Amino acid sequence: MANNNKKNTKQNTAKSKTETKKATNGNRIIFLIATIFLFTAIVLLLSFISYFTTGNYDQSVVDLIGDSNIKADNWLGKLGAFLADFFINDGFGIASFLFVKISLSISAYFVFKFPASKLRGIIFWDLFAIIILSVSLGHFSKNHLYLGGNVGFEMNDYIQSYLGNLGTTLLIVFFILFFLLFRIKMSPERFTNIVKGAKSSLDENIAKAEELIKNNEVEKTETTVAPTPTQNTNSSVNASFNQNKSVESFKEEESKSEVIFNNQNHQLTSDRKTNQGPELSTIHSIDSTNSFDLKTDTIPKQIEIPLESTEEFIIEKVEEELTIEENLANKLVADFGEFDPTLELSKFQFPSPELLIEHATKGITINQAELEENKNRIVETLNNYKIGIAQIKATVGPTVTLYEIVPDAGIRISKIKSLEDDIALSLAALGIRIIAPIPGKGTIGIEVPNTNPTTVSMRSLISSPKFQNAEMELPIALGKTISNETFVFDLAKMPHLLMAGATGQGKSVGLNAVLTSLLYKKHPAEVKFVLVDPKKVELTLFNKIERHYLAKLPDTDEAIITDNTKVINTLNSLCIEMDNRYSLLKDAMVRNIKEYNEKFKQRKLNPENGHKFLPYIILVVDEFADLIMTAGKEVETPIARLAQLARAIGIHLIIATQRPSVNVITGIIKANFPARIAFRVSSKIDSRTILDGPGADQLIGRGDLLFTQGNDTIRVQCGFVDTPEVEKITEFIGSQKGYPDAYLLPEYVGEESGTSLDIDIADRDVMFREAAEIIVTAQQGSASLLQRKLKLGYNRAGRIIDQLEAAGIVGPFEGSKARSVNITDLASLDHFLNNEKN
Ligand SMILES: Nc1ncnc2c1ncn2[C@@H]1O[C@H](COP(=O)(O)OP(=O)(O)OP(=O)(O)O)[C@@H](O)[C@H]1O
Repeated sequence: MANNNKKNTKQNTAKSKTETKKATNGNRIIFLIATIFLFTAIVLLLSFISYFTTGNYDQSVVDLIGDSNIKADNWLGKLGAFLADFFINDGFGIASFLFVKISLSISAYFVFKFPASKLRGIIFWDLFAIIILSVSLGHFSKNHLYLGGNVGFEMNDYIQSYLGNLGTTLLIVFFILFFLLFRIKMSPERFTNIVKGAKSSLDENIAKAEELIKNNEVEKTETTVAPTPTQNTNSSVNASFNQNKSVESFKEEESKSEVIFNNQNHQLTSDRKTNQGPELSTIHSIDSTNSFDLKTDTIPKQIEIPLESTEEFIIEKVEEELTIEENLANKLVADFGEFDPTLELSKFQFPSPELLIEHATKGITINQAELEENKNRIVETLNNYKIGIAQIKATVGPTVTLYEIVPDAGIRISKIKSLEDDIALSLAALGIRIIAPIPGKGTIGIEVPNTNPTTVSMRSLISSPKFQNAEMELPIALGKTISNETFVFDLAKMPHLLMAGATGQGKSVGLNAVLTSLLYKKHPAEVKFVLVDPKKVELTLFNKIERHYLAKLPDTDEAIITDNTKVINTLNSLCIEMDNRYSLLKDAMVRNIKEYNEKFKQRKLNPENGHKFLPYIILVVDEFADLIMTAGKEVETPIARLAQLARAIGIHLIIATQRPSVNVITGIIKANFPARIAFRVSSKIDSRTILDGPGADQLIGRGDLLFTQGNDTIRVQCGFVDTPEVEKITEFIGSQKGYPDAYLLPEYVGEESGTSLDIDIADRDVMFREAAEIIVTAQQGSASLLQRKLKLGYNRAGRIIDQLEAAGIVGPFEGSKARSVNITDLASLDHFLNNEKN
């Protein structure tokens, strides 16, 4: 055992001895190679330097190099003469000195063992510099061949034959620039930094020197004497290391620092690392460097490098980091500009006001006699009731004139208010409205219709500065107020609109005025309409702008909805759109559509994550009462949902109805429609339903309306836009390039499309047979047919259709088309139903 151990130890010792021997041999070889390269460098350097004094004489020697009798003047004899001639004369001119540097670098590589990649870099850039230098010297100094050498001269000649003199100059300049940028890493900032650095260092030196002279101290004498390299470095290091490092340890670090500094790609060349005796200026610059580089003080090697005042010391300004998203968004905006939603229809032209007709050629006509007469009557009537008037003022509007009365002191307003009917009677005029008091004025207003009302043409509203300059999301020019001012409001702020009025009082014209206003102000990319028109004739003209401004359900032919059954699907689809939009807003961390679109335009939202520019959607229902009668809750629920929630995501509702009864305008709808427009209604009760107060029953019709948005009620004469005018506008827009299709709303799979019905015969509606007969006779499977013929509600008719489908009498739901009928005549139906029973 002991023997074995001894044997092993012997073997190990022998092994380690051989390894040490090998390592020592390897080191020797490396040292030898390093020395060879060092000597090569020295030989080259001496022969090159000597060439400049002896070169001329040695010209002939080079050719007769084999002749031992001939001696060369070069310091290194014939070898020197040959090398110098080969490199400088025949080769690259003075650029050949860089071969010395290459040789030295290789030698240093073996001694200091820095990475091979670094050596490759040095050799590559030095060879690059040799070629550029020799070619440029050959180009710029043709008389002194030794500057560029033969190679430089020939290469220059060759390039010139292709590029000419100027071309060659440019090429050389380009390569020099290339070298400066990529090797020296020269940049405009660096250049200024060098200049600044040099200047500040110079200033510092001068200041210090002046101080020293002044003080005339021993220090001065010490510093002016150039110390030895080690001493110098020591003194500087002592300053920066609190004198706790020995000279040896510093030396060690110094040698390391040379390599590391290079690795870090600092711009210090090797010759800077040599410890030339620094003078006063050097010491100062070291100090200043240390104090500047405080954060990197933990790495002492950085401090050790003696910097001369002329050194390139780069101070890079670190820019504030931006967040990635913003960075990218800013870059995208810088590259492509803000997102423009109108780009797809960039050539879209807005209709011009000329398409509209000026209905009233002159403005309001003031009938002095009429005004005088009305005033007298008012004063007389009030006097009859012992109400004295201190002042009376008339404001003439397009359809009514407002008489503002300031009653005598001590008269109770309620007294005047109670005389409303009497005053109306004595004035013998329809549509008198008493406003007591006028909010914010403290006067009493009596509105008396003009005998000759002026039509407010839509054209005057559209071309009014108030509308044209309106900075609103959805500006609407509704009409003119009593003081003849254009009345413009922002639908986005309302946020929904309820319109009511008896038949023939101007609702449809009002709707057209609203739609026209938006067509004049909003690009097709910004707003979309969903039009519901059960009367089928009021909004048909807007069909022409389907591909520009309308939105519809997928797989439907007509964008304008005339069938009440489809309204339910559309409303539910709008609810889905609303939910989708809310999740987009949530993703984008914004609160409303305006902020969302703003963010999208600034390219801060990625379309790849489902984000898109969201147009406003305006749902217009022309005959809401009809809808409620036929569909009831099924319509009311989504309408209420939309009304409650849709404001933030840009879905706005405009609902018009003839019958403003409470079962149509229910509490939930009223609560969500603070903005209301009341045309003339037939009773005070209707007026209360719409406005929560009287007034609408006293209007004179033909577009005379009351607008309320909470507290204030404003009387407005609605702008008149005739059917031919709407036709012209829609034609103008429709004739322009549009989108490939209408704006598609999300698909809604309604109950009606549920086909897998398995209804028991016993559960069938009592009117099932009757309904089947109607359907077979008409050969048309539609619920509305049953509603009409059997006077059923929509829900019951729908249920019967489902039962007919389950029985196999009608086919499945087919979108906008009526269902197919599978039984051709009544006899077959009879047969079919009898068979079923058996
Ligand atoms: N702003 C207006 N200025 C002048 N005349 C108007 C105005 N609005 C409506 N009229 C007149 O009243 C008529 C009826 O208007 P409109 O068709 O808008 O009524 P409506 O309330 O929609 O009726 P219905 O409910 O039966 O459709 C128009 O043909 C027009 O002559």
